[in-house]
Amino acid sequence: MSKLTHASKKAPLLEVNHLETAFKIDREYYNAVDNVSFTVKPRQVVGIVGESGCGKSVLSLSVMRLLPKGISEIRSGEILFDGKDLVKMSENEINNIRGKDIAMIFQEPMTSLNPVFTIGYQLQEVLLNHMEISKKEARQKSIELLKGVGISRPDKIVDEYPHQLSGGMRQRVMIAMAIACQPKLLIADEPTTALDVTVQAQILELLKEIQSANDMAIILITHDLGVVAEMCDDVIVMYAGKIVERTDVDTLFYNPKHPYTKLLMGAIPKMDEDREVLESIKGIVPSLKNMPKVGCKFAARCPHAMPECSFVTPQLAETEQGHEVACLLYETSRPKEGMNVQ
Ligand SMILES: Nc1ncnc2c1ncn2[C@@H]1O[C@H](COP(=O)(O)OP(=O)(O)OP(=O)(O)O)[C@@H](O)[C@H]1O
Repeated sequence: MSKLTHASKKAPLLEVNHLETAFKIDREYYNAVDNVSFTVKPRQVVGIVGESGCGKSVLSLSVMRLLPKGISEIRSGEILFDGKDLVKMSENEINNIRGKDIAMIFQEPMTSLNPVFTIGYQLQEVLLNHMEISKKEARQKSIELLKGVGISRPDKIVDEYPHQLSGGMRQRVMIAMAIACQPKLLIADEPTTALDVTVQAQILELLKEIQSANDMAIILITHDLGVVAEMCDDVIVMYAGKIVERTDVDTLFYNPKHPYTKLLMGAIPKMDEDREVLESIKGIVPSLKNMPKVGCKFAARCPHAMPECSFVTPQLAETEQGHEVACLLYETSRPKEGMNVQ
């Protein structure tokens, strides 16, 4: 049975419906996340991929309700977690969920760990915030958590400061903090990008072990399709704030449909290729202010663009069961010119 079929029997843990998150620039709102809908089921690992500036981080910060205040806001849509809308929750309510039921790890642990407190203090803070336990118990549990994420001599490390640890160890500490209260959902934003290749593999392995031992769902944000292949059940491909393709991981790799996804695939380094000569996608993701208001946002960079792509906005629709694509090439009522996309 495919992972997708297995997971699809469960009710969603997270259901994002028509989410729009905008930044205010010169008194106008510009959507960085534009009408995005998706679900994450319990224990499912969903990858979100796309180039820099596609809206992956803004989407995850929206779910965590950690958007920069004053300049950005959720303009519409719902984020249902266990059936409750996170968008409508008060700061108090969301604080009770954040760190307990939903946790997040970031690319660079040094920005999330406080340099002036010991590792143990920071772990205990998380535990004491959400659990009815004594300080002594929290310290003991912190040591166990550090041991659980593969840190040797945890009883010593617990009294050290973040700068005393290597990058890989700091990321392990971040993971320990994130899973301290056994969250149902972990959002991992580029968790291995800042690490060297060997440590990357160890951290991914650790995340996989924890995911299965704790029955936790993961949203894994990455621009690395190798990481997606390794970790994910389902994949969401984002471009310029929109989902352009969504399917299970095997289908994405064996039968990608959207021209953007195909180009992303082409940008994966192969073992025998020199990174320098890799063909990357020409052009850049438009900035929020320069985003086309109508038509396909990828049209300007798309090798298969048709004249109507610049004025007809493609809708995300199922082309085959469990495979959704937003591209006019696949809209059945549209002309099929250019359909032989390779
Ligand atoms: N603080 C901010 N102020 C204004 N615009 C922002 C801010 N943060 C993000 N944006 C814009 O929102 C859009 C989405 O950015 P986001 O960081 O979510 O992209 P991303 O896909 O996560 O990229 P990366 O992989 O580089 O983190 C981009 O156009 C970006 O410039």
